[in-house]
Amino acid sequence: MKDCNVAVIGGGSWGTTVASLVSRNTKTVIWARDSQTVDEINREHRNSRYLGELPLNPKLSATADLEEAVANADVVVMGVPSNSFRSVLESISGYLKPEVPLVSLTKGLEKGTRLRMTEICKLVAPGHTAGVLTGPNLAKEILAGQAAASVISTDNSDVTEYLRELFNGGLFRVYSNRDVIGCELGGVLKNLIAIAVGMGDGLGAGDNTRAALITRGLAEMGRLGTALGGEPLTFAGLAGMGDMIATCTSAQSRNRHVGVELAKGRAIDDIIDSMHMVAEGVKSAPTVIEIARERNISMPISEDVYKVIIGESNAKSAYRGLLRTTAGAEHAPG
Ligand SMILES: NC(=O)C1=CN([C@@H]2O[C@H](COP(=O)(O)OP(=O)(O)OC[C@H]3O[C@@H](n4cnc5c(N)ncnc54)[C@H](O)[C@@H]3O)[C@@H](O)[C@H]2O)C=CC1
Ligand SMILES: O=C(CO)COP(=O)(O)O
Repeated sequence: MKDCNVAVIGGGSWGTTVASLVSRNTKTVIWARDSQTVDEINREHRNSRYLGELPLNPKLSATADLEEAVANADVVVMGVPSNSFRSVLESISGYLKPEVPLVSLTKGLEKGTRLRMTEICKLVAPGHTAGVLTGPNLAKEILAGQAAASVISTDNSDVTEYLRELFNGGLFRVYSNRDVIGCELGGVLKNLIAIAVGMGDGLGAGDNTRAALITRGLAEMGRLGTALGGEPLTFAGLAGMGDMIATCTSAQSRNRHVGVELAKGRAIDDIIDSMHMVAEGVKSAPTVIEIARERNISMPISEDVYKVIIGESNAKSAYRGLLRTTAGAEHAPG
């Protein structure tokens, strides 16, 4: 275990944080496309564009050469956003050693195909075990050394346990979960609810409103997530409720930030253009709503978020719409 080589692909906030954490346990290299980021990690042990002055583990090395990063790796961790996941994986697949597990950090669905990231792994790199590391994991806090918990899930229990030990360490506690589908979908669906909460907070809504959005958002997550094959308990755990709470209540969340800015009446393109980090919920919303509508699954909060994002509604009307939503049985199906 301690002699294994890990390659983390993607030099943004979360890829860098995970790479720094894992480098405490084993030899780790991070690949970033930006040579300035690579130099800064190697020379100053920082990634200031994404993580400010927070120090990285000095043992972590960086490279801008994909082959160098991947060819010797025993585990490959994918930390790029969902819209780049397939193309980046395609460009490394020829360098992978046989049977190297692939771990996704990504909380999105592929546009068009609607695939989860581990499904893309199976298509692009057949024969490799594919898994996901997910949970309430805001990057900066974790890099700063605050306690946090996460979940690792693959469809091979031996590989899952191996990866769990690889990522676990210090105040970063990693649990295992057999439900890959639920773990991935929890991370996708909470982003839309975080945008809704951001809109509510931006409009001055109260703590009860936030709690209602989070809880009813969790019901939406459970309905769609179980329809797509996830297990109900997963949505009550770290990958579901845990991540929902962290993302919906944190000023660090980029998705919640999008909602706060939408509440000011700003256009979505303007908000995205002014951010240098990804807000996956904006990209996933059309896919999530397509699936929900096709399957006749009621997701009123996510629907409202989608309508605001595509310009069919605005934050104020969405908020009034929430009050119009018919209240029925709390645990009604669909
Ligand atoms: N930041 C966080 O706290 C957490 C983020 N995540 C998820 O991790 C994934 C990555 O997010 P972050 O690292 O936060 O994003 P970020 O916006 O901080 O960084 C994204 C990184 O991907 C790189 N990238 C984008 N397209 C690329 C391409 N075509 N080729 C090479 N590199 C490319 C960018 O250069 C950047 O280094 C997202 O799906 C996010 O939802 C999951 C847990 C926590
Ligand atoms: O997934 C996250 C925390 O678990 C990060 O959320 P944001 O992408 O909204 O910042």
